[in-house]
Amino acid sequence: MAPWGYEKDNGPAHWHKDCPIANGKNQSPIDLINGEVKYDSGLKPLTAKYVPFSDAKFLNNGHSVQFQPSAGNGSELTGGPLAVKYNFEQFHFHWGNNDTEGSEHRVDGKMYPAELHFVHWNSTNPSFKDAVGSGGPNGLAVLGFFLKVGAENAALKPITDLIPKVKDAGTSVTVPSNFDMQAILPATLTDYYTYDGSLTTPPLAECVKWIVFKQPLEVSAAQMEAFRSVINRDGKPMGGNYRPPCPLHDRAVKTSFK
Ligand SMILES: Cc1ccc(O)c(S)c1
Ligand SMILES: [Zn+2]
Repeated sequence: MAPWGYEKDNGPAHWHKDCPIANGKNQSPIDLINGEVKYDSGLKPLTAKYVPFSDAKFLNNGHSVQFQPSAGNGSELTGGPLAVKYNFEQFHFHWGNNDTEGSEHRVDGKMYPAELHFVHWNSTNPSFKDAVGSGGPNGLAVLGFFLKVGAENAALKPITDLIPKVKDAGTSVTVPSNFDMQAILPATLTDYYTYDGSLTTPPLAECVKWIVFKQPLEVSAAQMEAFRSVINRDGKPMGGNYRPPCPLHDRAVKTSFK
């Protein structure tokens, strides 16, 4: 099979051929249906502590644009539904070619123009790769933030300003060491959906504790347009790099809010 992508000949409908788990019972993303979620008063506050990275790249890997430090630096996620500390690994984006599509998760069927994923791995494993292969839904913890068009996002501006430098697949650029990743997050990480799921790209491993925030982040129209200028590994606009929702099967979606 041609390398996986989001085109007609290599998109989500084809992924099961190389990754049979694509048809598993714990796949992501899902449609978050408010009438079917359940408030869980036992969900603790989430704490993300991100230390500025001295050596990080912003890259185009052919299917997303991604902030990738060269090594861990103590940036970590704890609390919420998580039983242990998770180490920060990378963040990346999924987006559409217009404002009516682009997010992976949906809320009552509504898609946002984009979705930002902060990926963390369970620190009881020796590495990210081991965490992905560790089996069960506690290998990774991914924070999902919807993006909607509105005011310019000053915290994301150092990243969106780099997008023109990684227009083509396989390109990367060094991120200035004063980039403050913590500033991207809302002051308090409250009001989220959480459920057991998978990576939304091959290998689609069912190793993810998903934490999707109810409140979208805002980015300007110009920042959204920057994403839409990125080219994928097939030489086409990368917009549309989102997987459609998967069946919930017998999973429960819990919320930290009523
Ligand atoms: C580890 C990882 C890689 C790519 C993704 O889209 C997600 S959601 C997670
Ligand atoms: Zn993702």
